[in-house]
Amino acid sequence: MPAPGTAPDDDDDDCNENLPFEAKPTSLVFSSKAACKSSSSLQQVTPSIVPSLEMVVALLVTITLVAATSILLNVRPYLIPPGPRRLPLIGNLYIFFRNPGFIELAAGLRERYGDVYSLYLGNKLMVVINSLDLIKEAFVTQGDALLDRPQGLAYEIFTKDKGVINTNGKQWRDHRRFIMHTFLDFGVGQDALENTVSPEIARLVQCIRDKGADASFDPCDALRFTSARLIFKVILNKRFEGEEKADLEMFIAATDSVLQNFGVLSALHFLPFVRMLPGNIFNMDKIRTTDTQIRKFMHCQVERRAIHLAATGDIQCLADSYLQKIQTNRSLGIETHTFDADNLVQVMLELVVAGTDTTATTLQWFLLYMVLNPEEQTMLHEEIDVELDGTFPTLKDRGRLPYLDAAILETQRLADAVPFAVTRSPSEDITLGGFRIPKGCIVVPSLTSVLMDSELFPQPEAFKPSRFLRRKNAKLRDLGLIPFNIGKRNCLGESLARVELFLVSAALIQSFRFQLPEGESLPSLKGIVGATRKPCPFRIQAIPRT
Ligand code: HEM
Repeated sequence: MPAPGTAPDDDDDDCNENLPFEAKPTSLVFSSKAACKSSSSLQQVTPSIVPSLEMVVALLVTITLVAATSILLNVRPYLIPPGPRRLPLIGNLYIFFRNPGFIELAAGLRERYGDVYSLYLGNKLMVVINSLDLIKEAFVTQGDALLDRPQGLAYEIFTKDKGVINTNGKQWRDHRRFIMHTFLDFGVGQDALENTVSPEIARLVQCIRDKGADASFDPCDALRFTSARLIFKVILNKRFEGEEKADLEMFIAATDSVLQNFGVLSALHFLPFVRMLPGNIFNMDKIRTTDTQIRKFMHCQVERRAIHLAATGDIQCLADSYLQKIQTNRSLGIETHTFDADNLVQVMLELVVAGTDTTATTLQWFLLYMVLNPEEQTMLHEEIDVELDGTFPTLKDRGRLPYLDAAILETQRLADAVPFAVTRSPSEDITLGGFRIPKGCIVVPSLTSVLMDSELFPQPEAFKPSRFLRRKNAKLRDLGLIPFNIGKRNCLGESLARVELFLVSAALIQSFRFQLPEGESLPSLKGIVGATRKPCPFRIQAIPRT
C-alpha cells in the first residue's frame, strides 16, 4: 500500500482503493484499471486537476441554484421600493465596500431608483427616504407608525433594552418624557441655562487665546472638550478640573473609538456569521473592552452623585433628578424596572455620546466656513460689535444678532452633521410615495437630500447665511432645515444644542478673527462620514480682537 499522496503500485489490481477521491471508478478519466496503469507522474498530478462527474454535476447544480436564487432575489416583492441587484447571503452590502462615500452612494442610488428606494443588508430590507415632502409624510403625518427603532440592532454602546436612543414603547416614552421635562426644569433653551454653560465657554475662549495669535492649531479637540464639558455640567454637574481632566480625556478618546467603529459594528450586525469566525477580526475585543471602560467610568460618576444627593438633598443636575425619581418610586412602593441605576448609567452615556460629537462637529464646520468666507465673518464681527459693545454674549442677545443666527443655521445646513439621522422601523405596514414599507424593515431618512435640495436652497453648495434672514415666521422645518430630523422622535437635545451653538459661536466671533495660517492650502469641504459627518482635519489661526 503506497503512502498517502504517492502513486499506487502499477501491478496492484486494487488500485482504485488507493486513488484519491477524484480518481475513483465513477471518474470519467480514471474509471478503468488501464487508467491506473498510466505513467505514475500523471497519476500524481492529473487527479487533482481533472474534474470528476460529481464535481461537474455539483458545479452545474450550484450555478443553477445561484442563478435561480439571484433571479428570485432580484424580483422585489409587490410594491417594495426598487433598488440594486442583491447577492445571496450578503444582499447589497457589497455596494458599501466599493463606493467612495455614503453620501455620494446615496445620491447615486436616488438618481437611479427615485425618492424611495430599497437595499438589502444581508436579508434585512432597508428603505431610504429622500425629499422634504416624503420625510414629512413619513415622520410627521404617519409618524406614529414610525416611532420605533429597529430591534436587535444593538451596538455595543447603545444597548437595546436600556436608555432612550435604542429603546421602544414604554421604556422609550418614559425616559424621553422624563429627560425633556428635566431639561425644561433646568432651563435648557432658556436664560437659566446660561449660568451653567457660560463659565465653560469663557474657558474655551481663554484656551484659544492662550495659543497665541501666531499659532496655527486644529480646533477639533478644544471644541470636543467644550461640548463634552457642557453636557457633563447639565447632566452630572461635573467640571473635570485638575487631575480629573485626564478622566475626561480618556472618556472622550474611548467614545470616539467606539463611534469610529460604528460602521464595522453595523456591518457585522447584518453578517452575524462573521462574528463567529475564529480570531479577533475587526478588533471586537478592543471594542468590548472600551465599552466596559466607558460604562465603568459613568457608573463611578453616578455613584458620586448618589452620595452627594444623600448628603445634601440638593438637586443640581439631571442625574440628581433621576436618582430622586428612583427613590420616590421606591418609597411609594412602585415596582418599576424602567427607572433604575442601570438605566441611569445608560441615559448618561447616551446623552454625552449623542450630544458631544454632533455639537462639536457643527462648531468645527462653523469655524471652517468662517475662514473660507472672510467677508461673511466681517459681517458677523460688525453685527456683534454694534449690538453687544463688548459685553459677553447671552441668550437674551439672540434676537439682536440675526446675522449670527442665520450663519449658524446655514452652517447646520451645510454641515449635515447626521446625514442619515438614526434608523427607524415601522410598527405596521405603511404606504409612502406609492410604495409599501413593510412592518419591521429598517427606514432611513436622507437628511442630506433635503439640506442640499437645490429647489429649497438655490446654489446649495454655497455658504449664504442671508438665505435665512428673510424667513420671518416660517418654521425651519417648512423651509427644509431639518438637521435634527422632525416628528415626535426627533433629536431630544435640540434645544440644548441650539443654546450651545449660539453661545459658543457668539463668544468665539466676538473674541477672535479666524483665518487660514499663511501658506496653508484651502481645506477640503468634503466631509468624513461615520456616525456623524465631520470636516477633514484643518488648521486655523485665531487673532484676538479687542
Ligand atoms: C448639532 C447638534 C445635534 C444634531 C445635529 C443632532 C441630530 C440628531 C438626529 C438627526 C437624531 C435622530 C432623530 C431621529 O431618530 O430621527 C438625534 C437623536 C438624538 N439626539 Fe441629537 N443632535 C444634536 C445634539 C444633541 C445633543 C446636545 C443631545 C443631548 C444632550 C442629543 C441627544 C439626542 C438623543 C438622546 C437622541 C435620540 C432621541 C430618541 O430616540 O428619542 N443630541 N439627534
